Amino acid sequence: MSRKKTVKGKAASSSPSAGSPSGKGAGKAARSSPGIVQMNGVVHPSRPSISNSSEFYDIAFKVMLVGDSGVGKTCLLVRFKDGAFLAGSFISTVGIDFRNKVLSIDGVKVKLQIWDTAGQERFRSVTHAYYRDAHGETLQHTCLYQHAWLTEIHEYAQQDVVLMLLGNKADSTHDRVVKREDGERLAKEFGVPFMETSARSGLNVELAFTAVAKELKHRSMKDPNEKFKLQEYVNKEMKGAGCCRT
Ligand SMILES: Nc1nc2c(ncn2[C@@H]2O[C@H](COP(=O)(O)OP(=O)(O)OP(=O)(O)O)[C@@H](O)[C@H]2O)c(=O)[nH]1
Ligand SMILES: [Mg+2]
Repeated sequence: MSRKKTVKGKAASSSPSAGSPSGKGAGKAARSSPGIVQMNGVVHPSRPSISNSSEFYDIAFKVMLVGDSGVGKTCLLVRFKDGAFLAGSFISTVGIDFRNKVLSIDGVKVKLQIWDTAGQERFRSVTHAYYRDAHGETLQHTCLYQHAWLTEIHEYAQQDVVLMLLGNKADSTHDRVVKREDGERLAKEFGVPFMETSARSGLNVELAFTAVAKELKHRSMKDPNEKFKLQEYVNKEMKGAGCCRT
C-alpha cells in the first residue's frame, strides 16, 4: 500500500504546555488551519498552512468534536494528541481548530484530522460548514442539549457519519453534570456507542479515538474477512471511572 504524507497545520505544532493551545484564546491573533484563517472569530478563505513536520499514512479521515462549551473538547484533543492535561483557567475555543494524529490500526496507518469546534452558540454557523466533510463525530454532553446536538448532526453531517457519545469529566463528581446511566440511556435511544472519559486522568481517551478510527478504517476497506462491531469493541475495552487507564 502506498504511503501518503501528512502535513500538520500550525494548530498541530503548538505546545499545550504553554497553557494556551492553538484554538484557544480571545481571538485577537490570526491563526491558520487548512483553508481557513481565523481572525476575531471570522473565517476567511486561505491557502493551507505549511509546516515542516510530517508523518506517513495510508488513509485519512476527518473527525469532529462537538458539544456544549466547557464540556472538555479541547482538553480531550490535547490529551489524545500530546498526553497532557490543560489545567488552569478555562479559555473557550474561538471558531474552529484542528490537530492531526496518525494511528496504527491493524497494520494500517490511519490519519485522523481532528477538528475541535467551539461550543459557544455564536460560532455555530462556523461549525455547520465543517460537518459536511466529516467522517466521524464525537459528542460530549453536559445535559439534555444532546438531543439538539444529535439533531444538528443529522441535519448537517453525512448520513453515514460514525458517531460516538462521550461523557467527559468522569474523574470528578463535582465537575461532571450527567450521570453515567443517563448518558447510556440517551446513547441507546439514538443507537450510538457511549463511553465515559476523562481528559484529566486520560481515562478512555485513547480508546474513544481508536474505536472511531477502527470503525472508519473497517468501513473504508470493506474487508469481508474482517469483522468489527464498534459497540462491542468499546464495551470490551472500556474502563470504569474508578480505574486509572491513561
Ligand atoms: N475535572 C475535569 N475537568 C476537565 C476535564 N476536561 C476538561 N476539564 C475542564 O473543563 C474546562 C473546559 O475545558 P475545555 O476543553 O476548554 O472545554 P471545551 O469543550 O473545549 O469548551 P469550548 O471551547 O468553549 O467549546 C477547563 O477548565 C478544563 O480544565 C476532565 O476530564 N475532568
Ligand atoms: Mg474548546
